[in-house]
Amino acid sequence: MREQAEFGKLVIFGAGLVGGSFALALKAAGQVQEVVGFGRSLSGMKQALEFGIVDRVGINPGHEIPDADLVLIASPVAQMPEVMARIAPYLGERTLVTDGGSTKMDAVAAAREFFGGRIGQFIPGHPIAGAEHSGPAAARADLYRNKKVVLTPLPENTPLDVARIRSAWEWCGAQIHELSPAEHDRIFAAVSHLPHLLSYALVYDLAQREDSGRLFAFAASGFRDFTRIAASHPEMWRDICLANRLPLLAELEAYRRQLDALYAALEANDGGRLNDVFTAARAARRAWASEAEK
Ligand SMILES: NC(=O)c1ccc[n+]([C@@H]2O[C@H](COP(=O)([O-])OP(=O)(O)OC[C@H]3O[C@@H](n4cnc5c(N)ncnc54)[C@H](O)[C@@H]3O)[C@@H](O)[C@H]2O)c1
Ligand SMILES: O=C(O)C(=O)C[C@]1(C(=O)O)C=C[C@@H](O)C=C1
Repeated sequence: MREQAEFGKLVIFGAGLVGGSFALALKAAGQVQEVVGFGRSLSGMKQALEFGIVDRVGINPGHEIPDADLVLIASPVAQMPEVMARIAPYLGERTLVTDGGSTKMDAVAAAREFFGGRIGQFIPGHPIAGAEHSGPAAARADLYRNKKVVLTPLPENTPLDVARIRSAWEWCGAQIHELSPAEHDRIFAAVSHLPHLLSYALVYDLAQREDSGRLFAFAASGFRDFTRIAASHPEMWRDICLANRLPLLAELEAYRRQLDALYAALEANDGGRLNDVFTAARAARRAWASEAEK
């Protein structure tokens, strides 16, 4: 066990599920001396204090950023430009900034705009762990244990600075991967953003119907599994969908083609085709699940 914490001062913008869990994990590992939190609501920051996520609530970035070792931006992605604009004038020589946002091209574009010549101090990240719950009450020290974190380093980042951000996530128990921002956004449009959109669409459609009460009364575990993520934070998902609009539209188009093909097979009473699709999908899902459980 190291005698000294790897990070002195951590400043988090957004002490909810993602930011709160990061702070709790680094605290549990003894790798941070002090956590200062900035948030949007007083009630949220009070909760973050109560749950021991932050030691202090920040008021003025000009006072808190210059001597911070690490800043994590863990707000909804559409808030990131505003947060970056607030902290940019105060970045210290050794302050590193990272984020936990689900989309990366937009975060990098905003960071380039606001950090300018200091862009090298921003190392973009995305923990691939989460839940349908949000806010400080949802934060858990073990959220990232054995989960992936994707970093999308920039050409301006030094290997040493990237290593420090890797190390922070490793202290949280995560396994680190690297992708380019564009590849990141293409992949997560397919495996995260599309499933959320579909889940919201199904629940919304059923909820609008006159007999929705009766439908929901009989919904069971299949419905539960398909729709858990439709209980996720609407603002967060609105922002993600808009930030990753083009890759998501491409995935939606591919999915629509698949639905059309299944519609045609059903209309034509083509059980063979349905069977082929279901068999291939089951094999792929089972292979993925056994790999994911390793
Ligand atoms: N929920 C997930 O499963 C998940 C997983 C990985 C990444 N993410 C990403 O992490 C980020 C945070 O998501 P979350 O699930 O922790 O949401 P959350 O709602 O639990 O927490 C977000 C926090 O940000 C605060 N906030 C909003 N605007 C702010 C601003 N301008 N300045 C400072 N704080 C502000 C909110 O008050 C809230 O406490 C999002 O960008 C999301 O895309 C979420
Ligand atoms: O477990 C959940 O509820 C999630 O939605 C987590 C999940 C995902 O797997 O799609 C959601 C968004 C993130 O950016 C990363 C992870």
